[in-house]
Amino acid sequence: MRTLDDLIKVGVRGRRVLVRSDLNVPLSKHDTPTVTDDGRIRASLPVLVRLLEAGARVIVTAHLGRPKGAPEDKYSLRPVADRLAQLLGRPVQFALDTVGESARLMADGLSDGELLLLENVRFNPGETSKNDAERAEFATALALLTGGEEDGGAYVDDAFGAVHRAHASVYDVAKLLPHYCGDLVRDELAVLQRLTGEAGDVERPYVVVLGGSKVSDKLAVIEALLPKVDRLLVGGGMCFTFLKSQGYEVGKSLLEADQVDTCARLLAESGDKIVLPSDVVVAPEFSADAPVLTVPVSQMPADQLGLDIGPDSVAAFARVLHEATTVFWNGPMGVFELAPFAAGTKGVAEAVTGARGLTVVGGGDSAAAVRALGIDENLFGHISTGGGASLEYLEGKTLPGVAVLSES
Ligand SMILES: Nc1ncnc2c1ncn2[C@@H]1O[C@H](COP(=O)(O)OP(=O)(O)O)[C@@H](O)[C@H]1O
Ligand SMILES: O=C(OP(=O)(O)O)[C@H](O)COP(=O)(O)O
Repeated sequence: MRTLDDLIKVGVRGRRVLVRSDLNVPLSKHDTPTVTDDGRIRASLPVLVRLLEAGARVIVTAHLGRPKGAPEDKYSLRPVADRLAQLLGRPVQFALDTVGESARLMADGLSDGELLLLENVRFNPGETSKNDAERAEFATALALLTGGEEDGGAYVDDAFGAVHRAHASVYDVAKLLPHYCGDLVRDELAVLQRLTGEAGDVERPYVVVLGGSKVSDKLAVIEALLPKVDRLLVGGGMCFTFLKSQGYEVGKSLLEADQVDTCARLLAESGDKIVLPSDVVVAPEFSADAPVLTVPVSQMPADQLGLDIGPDSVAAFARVLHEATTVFWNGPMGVFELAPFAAGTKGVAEAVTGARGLTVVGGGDSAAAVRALGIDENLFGHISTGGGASLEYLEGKTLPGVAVLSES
């Protein structure tokens, strides 16, 4: 796999380099949104700075949230462009489209050492299309922004959080331009190797903690991880599908109804490996002002929703983590963004920092939670920018965005 060092060695002055970054950060819900956690932007800076200082004309493409292939104001990267400019300490040009006329003119007009950020790449249906030809067509348009290989164009993938997506800007475009692995992707993979036994056996007990809201993504991961781990602690939005499969009322909580049978089977097959919460914090609505109640999982009211794990569950999870020697944690235990539902995530985060051995936190929201809850980041062995990407790596799956970089 060629790296950024290789690209910089051959020289980038005057060349247009397309960089895929993961700038999918949380935004405030104001009319003029601002970035509430800039961890992923900071993690993307080193590659951008190296290229700019070497004289490249840098075109950055990235996504924000999950728009459905069309522009939506709330998913605009504009607030990210502003924060990126502040952190870089240099101007960031912002194109209002991704591969349209505005983007093309701005890309053509770049001078050495200048940076252009394109609008959310997922505003274009070609980015995430299941149709190979549609994705390839969009990837061709992206690649052309660099002028193409004949004109010195190159592609750097530094979006670790998105390498598990076979999307146009992560996968297809790498086939069209000389391609290089960014420093963030390289460094993240090096740490994760230590959790897969590729660099020697994982130290046991190996405990994985899963939460968050991307339930259907992660249920598949659980199945693959079960044989590899000693304990799997499940909280966050995904625990309710498991609780439902045990016959509990889960009210209006996040539920993946078509996965209930899968959860029942996983619980039956896993012996005591999967640990579920014994109590949850419920409220009648998704709001910081709603009246909250902590109840045993057997007593969830049908008209309420579970928004955090309760204190007994935190204590039980902490006991397991206390014995652990290797820990991977992805996904908040509750809606930590709202104060009444942050205690579960805080308690589990603190317990993870107390574990011996290697502790890795993965995922944009999990990393943001650590920072928002005031927990010292240095107490973790590694904070990864990718949740789903890390999990798929740990499963042993091929990551399309990494595999394509190894092709000549
Ligand atoms: N019980 C719950 N119900 C709904 N959303 C939840 C619940 N618990 C956690 N969440 C939400 O999950 C989101 C993070 O999920 P996810 O994207 O899967 O994590 P990560 O980005 O760390 O991989 C947070 O915004 C949090 O509010
Ligand atoms: O936030 C991300 O992943 P994560 O929540 O698994 O860390 C990445 O930016 C990928 O986003 P996606 O899961 O919408 O493809």
